[in-house]
Amino acid sequence: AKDRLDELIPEIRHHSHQYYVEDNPSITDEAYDQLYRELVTIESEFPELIAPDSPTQRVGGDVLEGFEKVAHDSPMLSLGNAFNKAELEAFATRVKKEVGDQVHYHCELKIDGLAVSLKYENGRLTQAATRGDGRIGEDITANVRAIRPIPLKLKTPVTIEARGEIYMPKESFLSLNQAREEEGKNLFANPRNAAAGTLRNLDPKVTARRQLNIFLYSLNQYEEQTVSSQAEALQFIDEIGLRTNKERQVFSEMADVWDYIQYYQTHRSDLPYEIDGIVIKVNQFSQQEAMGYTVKAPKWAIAFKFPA
Ligand SMILES: COc1nc2nc(N)nc(N)c2nc1C
Repeated sequence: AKDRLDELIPEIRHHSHQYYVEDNPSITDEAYDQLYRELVTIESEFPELIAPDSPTQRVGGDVLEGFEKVAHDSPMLSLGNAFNKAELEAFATRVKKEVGDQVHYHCELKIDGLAVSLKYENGRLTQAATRGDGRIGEDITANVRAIRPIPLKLKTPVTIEARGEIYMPKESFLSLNQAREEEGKNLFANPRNAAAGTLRNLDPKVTARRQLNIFLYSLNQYEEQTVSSQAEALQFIDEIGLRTNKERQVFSEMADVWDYIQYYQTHRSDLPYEIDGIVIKVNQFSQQEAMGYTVKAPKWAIAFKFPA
């Protein structure tokens, strides 16, 4: 039985990674369900073999009394905003003044969700927390374990903290509100509120039923010192098995950044999730360090906000 588990669990993890993290299924749903049922059967016959990070251990049984408080190792910051082209140009001027003309901008979609911190020790998920007030958040590990695009075990046994955005896809939001309407319950105003309400629910079975998803955009440290830019950082985050947003691009000219912003302002309704803007970051870590932070936000990044 142990031998079979030792090949079955990695196989199920691989297919789950392809389906939930890469959005690129490697087997049919039926074939996956068959593997999963075999795992459940073996674990029910040999419960002593059940590992805490087994794919079957995502949804805890009991309802929580409340959420523990968590102090973040480093503050979860916010972003300075720009609402028009002039304010974006002003950001570029500040950047050039600080680090000179040789600068590249890493552009990312700003997902309209909830900021979260994920901690992995030796590749295993040990803690998930909300941003809270930036210093103190809430421990939502039980709920996060029920979000299938978030791996319980990474591809490599790294010890890191990853930060990103948990969100509810538009389709999940629409069908959730449809179900609530049929049940005579109040509706969620938007996908962000639906995601927040789901993460605040004390019963992980509720989270498991609602298809939340996630995009990670930073780590607190990178084991391979080959990571010296945001572009390389996201590549590393992909390689360890965490989900990142693929619409990212690097530009050297602000004119191209502006085109990128205009493109997504025009096409945001075609995306399967809601965005509220674009985040523009100085790409090189050495230049980020040279610019530093205000009390609240990095000086080397700006959020260009779309009109609501
Ligand atoms: C570096 O700090 C940040 N980076 C971010 N990146 C993206 N894509 N989206 C965010 N919401 C975000 N927020 C913060 C504080």
